[in-house]
Amino acid sequence: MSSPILTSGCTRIRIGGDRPYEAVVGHGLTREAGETGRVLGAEPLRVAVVHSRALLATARRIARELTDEGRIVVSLEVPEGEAAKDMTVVVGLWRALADAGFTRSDAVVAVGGGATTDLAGFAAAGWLRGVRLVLVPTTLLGMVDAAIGGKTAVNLPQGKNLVGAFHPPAGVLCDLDLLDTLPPADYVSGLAEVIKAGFIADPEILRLVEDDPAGAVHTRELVERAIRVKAEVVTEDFREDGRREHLNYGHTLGHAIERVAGYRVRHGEAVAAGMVFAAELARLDGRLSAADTQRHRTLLAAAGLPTTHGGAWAPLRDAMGIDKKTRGNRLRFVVLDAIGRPALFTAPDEDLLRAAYERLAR
Ligand SMILES: NC(=O)c1ccc[n+]([C@@H]2O[C@H](COP(=O)([O-])OP(=O)(O)OC[C@H]3O[C@@H](n4cnc5c(N)ncnc54)[C@H](O)[C@@H]3O)[C@@H](O)[C@H]2O)c1
Ligand SMILES: O=C(O)C(=O)C[C@@H](O)[C@H](O)[C@H](O)COP(=O)(O)O
Ligand SMILES: [Zn+2]
Repeated sequence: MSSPILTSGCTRIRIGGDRPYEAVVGHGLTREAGETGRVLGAEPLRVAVVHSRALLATARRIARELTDEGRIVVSLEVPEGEAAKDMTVVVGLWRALADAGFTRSDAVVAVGGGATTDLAGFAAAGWLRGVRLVLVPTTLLGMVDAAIGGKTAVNLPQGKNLVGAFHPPAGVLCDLDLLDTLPPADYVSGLAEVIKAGFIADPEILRLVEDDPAGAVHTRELVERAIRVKAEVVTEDFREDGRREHLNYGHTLGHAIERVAGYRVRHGEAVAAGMVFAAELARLDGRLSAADTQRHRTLLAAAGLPTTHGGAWAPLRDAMGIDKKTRGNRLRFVVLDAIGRPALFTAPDEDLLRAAYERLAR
């Protein structure tokens, strides 16, 4: 898992598989002339830059650079945040690509947070059954998780990310300077996925967050460590036939919280509550120590993330039934046997689930 620091100051992390690519981490990457074009490659003539209003300036800069390279650039503005992850928005993008004559050798560049990259990635996966995709994540969460690994998706009222595709990008540019304008609450939300990577695979991340709960001092190291955790997992199990499920730690309840809230809650906040729930479940099942369960609460709270969740249990229990890890009627939860030792807990007793939720609701 070595990743050399290059003379330009960037770190390149390789994500393996059938179509290997790099996540480049550094400062000023989107201002460096030619960087997006280099990742795109020479072939794409037409490029769709997909972005929301909040990222207009960055998207324009990238579009200008690609135009200067002689490409035909179409800028496609999509709704802000989770509202973009809707099938009607995908169809709008496909119609725009059709109108602009996009062929199989053309490409999509997504500039935005995880919602934008999930949406644009799905549009790229479906257009002509798959065109080249470059991701420029602009949130902490996007850099450490959403832009890595090739999962793309949109939501349905019935559940989170229910429609999607595995479609790896050709490359990922993580320009740390873009985090300067990110609203603090969205930054904190991203810390939840960083902490998740710590719990399932890299305890050093937990020590770094304990030392600097705002994630302001060790930002770059946290980003690189979390990317490496994900890169290693998805390189081994791209299509989630096994180990990749561990990346879903905290997500079974987390996605249910998002759905019940009509997707008006930040993903990382829901996942944080979901991780506390999973830790309580593991503790009640005799797997995880009381100290490690408490460490979840202390660490997440220090980072500014929720460690409790109120509201009725029944709708959340219903929503969990459609989780992608469910097999038949059997729910499957990612739990920890110890920090850094994730496992699958299949069909927990209903009383145990409710007891874990009651501890979360306190
Ligand atoms: N594909 C995956 O593997 C994967 C992994 C984790 C999460 N996700 C998905 O990612 C989504 C959450 O992503 P997110 O946390 O990035 O949220 P987001 O994409 O909704 O962005 C959060 C907010 O920040 C704004 N924003 C983004 N970058 C900005 C910047 N640099 N400056 C100012 N404002 C900026 C956005 O406009 C939005 O309002 C969820 O839909 C989640 O399901 C996907
Ligand atoms: O990449 C993965 O695999 C993950 O599980 C990462 C999660 O953080 C992410 O939220 C993912 O989109 C959830 O996957 P889903 O298959 O449950 O929708
Ligand atoms: Zn997630």
